[in-house]
Amino acid sequence: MARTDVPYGMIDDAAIVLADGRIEWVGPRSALPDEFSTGAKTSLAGRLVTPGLIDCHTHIVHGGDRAVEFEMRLNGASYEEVARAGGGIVSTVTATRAASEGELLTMALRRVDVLIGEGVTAIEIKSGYGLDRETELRMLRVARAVGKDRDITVRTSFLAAHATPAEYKGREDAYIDEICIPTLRAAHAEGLVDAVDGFCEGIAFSPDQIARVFDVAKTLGLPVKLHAEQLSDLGGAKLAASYGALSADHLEYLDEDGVKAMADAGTVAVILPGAFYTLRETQAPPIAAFRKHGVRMALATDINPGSSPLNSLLLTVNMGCTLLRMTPEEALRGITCNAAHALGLTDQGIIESGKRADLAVWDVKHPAELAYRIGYNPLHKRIVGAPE
Ligand SMILES: O=C(O)CC[C@@H]1NC(=O)NC1=O
Ligand SMILES: [Fe+3]
Repeated sequence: MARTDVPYGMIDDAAIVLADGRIEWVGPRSALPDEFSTGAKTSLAGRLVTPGLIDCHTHIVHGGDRAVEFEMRLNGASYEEVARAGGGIVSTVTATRAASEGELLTMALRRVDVLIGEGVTAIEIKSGYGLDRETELRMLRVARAVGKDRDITVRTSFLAAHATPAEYKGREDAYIDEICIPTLRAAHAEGLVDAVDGFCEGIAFSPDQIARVFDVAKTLGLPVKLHAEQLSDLGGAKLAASYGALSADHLEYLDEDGVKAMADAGTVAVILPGAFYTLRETQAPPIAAFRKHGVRMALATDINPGSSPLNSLLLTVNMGCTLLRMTPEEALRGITCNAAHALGLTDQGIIESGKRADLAVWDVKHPAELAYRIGYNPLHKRIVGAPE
C-alpha cells in the first residue's frame, strides 16, 4: 500500500515471505527469489492481503454506557436536559471512576475482540474519562494491559484535557494546573504515555489551555495530537500543527488555512465519521482540501460511549466513503499506512520488507469491497507477527 503510482499500491499474484515476525520479501510471485523457494508455503488462493488494520483513535476503555441518554434525546430531550439529568461525559466519568482495573479491562477486551475479529492488529487507546489522577492512571494501565492480554499493538494517548470534572466546574485553569499536568508527569514517569491529546472546543478547553499541556508534553519528549474543529473553529488544528502534532482529529469545521498548516507540519487528518453520524452533524470535514494540499487522511472508529459508540472499523470505512465522500482507496490507506503515521508507528501499516508481519487476508475480489459492504466482515485470516 506504500506505492501511489498504482491503485491501492496493489501487486497482482503476489508472494509475501514472512520470517521471525517480519516481512522478509514481497513482490510478484513470478519474481520470488530462489533463496525463498524452499520455505514452507501457504496458498491464499488469490485472496486479497492488506496490512493489518489500525484503529488510530479510540476511547475503548470506559465504564458504563449512555443508552438512556440516547433514548432521552430521541424522545426529544435537549442536550441541556440530558446534562441536567447527569448525562454526557460526566456520566461516563462517574461510571469509570467507580470501575476497578479488572472491570475496565473486561469491558474493554470485549470491544477490542470485535475489532480483532475485523483484522485489526493495532489500536490507539486514550484516557480521558477519569479526570482525576488515580482514574486517569488506572485507565492507562488498563490500556497497557490490553496490549499484554491480546496480540495487538497498543499506543496510548493521555487525554485528561478531555473535559473539566464537576469538582472543578468553572475552574478550568485550576484543573489543568492541579490535576491534568501533574497527572501527565506521573503517567509519563510510569511509562504509560505514548502521546498527549486534548479536546480543543468551546465546551472543553481553549487553545491557550491546550498549549500549556502541550508545552509540558514537549518537555517530556512526548508527541501530541488533538481533537480539533469538531464543533467550531478555534484554530486547534493550527495549534497542533505548530507543535508538529502526529494528528488533528475530527476537523469538521477546519478552514483551508488550517489544512495548509497541517500540510506544512505533516500532521495527519484523522476523520471520525462515527461522531459525525451519531451527532447528525451536517458540516463535513474538508476532504477535498486535504487532497489538494496533500494532507494524509486516516479513518478511525473514535469508539466512545457518547458521540461515537461505533465498534466496527469496517463500518467506519463505509461511512468515510458514503457519508464523507472519501474514495475506497483513501479509506483503506486511512486504516493502514496513514493510521500508522497518525500513531508514529514506523514498523507497520504497509506490506513492505522489514515491517512487522501484521496482515489481514480477505475473502474479496477487489479492495473496494472492504468499503462498499455495510455491516459485513469478509475477513479470512488475521496474521500477527509469526505466521502459523
Ligand atoms: O461523549 C463523550 O463521551 C465523548 C465525546 C467525544 N470526546 C471528544 O473529545 N469529542 C467527542 O465527540
Ligand atoms: Fe475522540
